Amino acid sequence: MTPPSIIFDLDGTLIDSAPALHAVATRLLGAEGIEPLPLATVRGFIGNGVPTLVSRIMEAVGLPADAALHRRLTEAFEADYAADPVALTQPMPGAIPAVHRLRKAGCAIALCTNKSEAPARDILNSLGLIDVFDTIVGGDSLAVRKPDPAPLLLACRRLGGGPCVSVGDGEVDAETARAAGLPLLLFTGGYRRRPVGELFHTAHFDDFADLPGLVLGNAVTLT
Ligand SMILES: O=C(O)COP(=O)(O)O
Ligand SMILES: [Mg+2]
Repeated sequence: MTPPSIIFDLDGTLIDSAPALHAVATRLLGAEGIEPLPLATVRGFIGNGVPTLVSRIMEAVGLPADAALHRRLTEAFEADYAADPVALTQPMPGAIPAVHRLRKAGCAIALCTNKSEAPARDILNSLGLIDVFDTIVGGDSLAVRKPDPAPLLLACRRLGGGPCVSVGDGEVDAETARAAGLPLLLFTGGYRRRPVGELFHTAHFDDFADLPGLVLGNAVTLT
């Protein structure tokens, strides 16, 4: 039997990047003379990529939804974050050994994140995972991002189109997997805002030690 291919989300799934993104948000707001938002608030804004994160931050601090201002703040956010995406970022407990175990079992592995490809690559590199991933689809790799199914479907095709399963932590991953017709193994320790029962998922786990077993039983081949 072909070992299933696995497509991982990054933020809130393999890594806790909320402190890093919060630090960038704090610097961005500070440069505008605005008080920082709490970490938990910024954490709840993660998942749809930086442009949406910046929109949510602007709304939360009462800035007008002005397109030019949004563009300027998004560019400033991306530049600040790209300068050192590794700082203040930790792997989720048990995530790295689980990825290595799946690789040793013969699984092809992809990353499908709404984070831009360059910082995503830097982070995988810093975690010693860059050679374990066969392909990376980032938020800037296509004209659309998750929850559009296109990035997930592209990752699945790049892994050879055999039995595939996605692994993610939140609303965006749930919508994406459902739209793509792929299973989702939901990690419950990430940045999800709604209760597990309200999100589309095939199975859920709070301990990465359980992931390899779930992968084997739940992969699906797209037709
Ligand atoms: O950059 C984000 O907002 C989220 O990235 P993710 O798709 O890896 O969760
Ligand atoms: Mg995520």
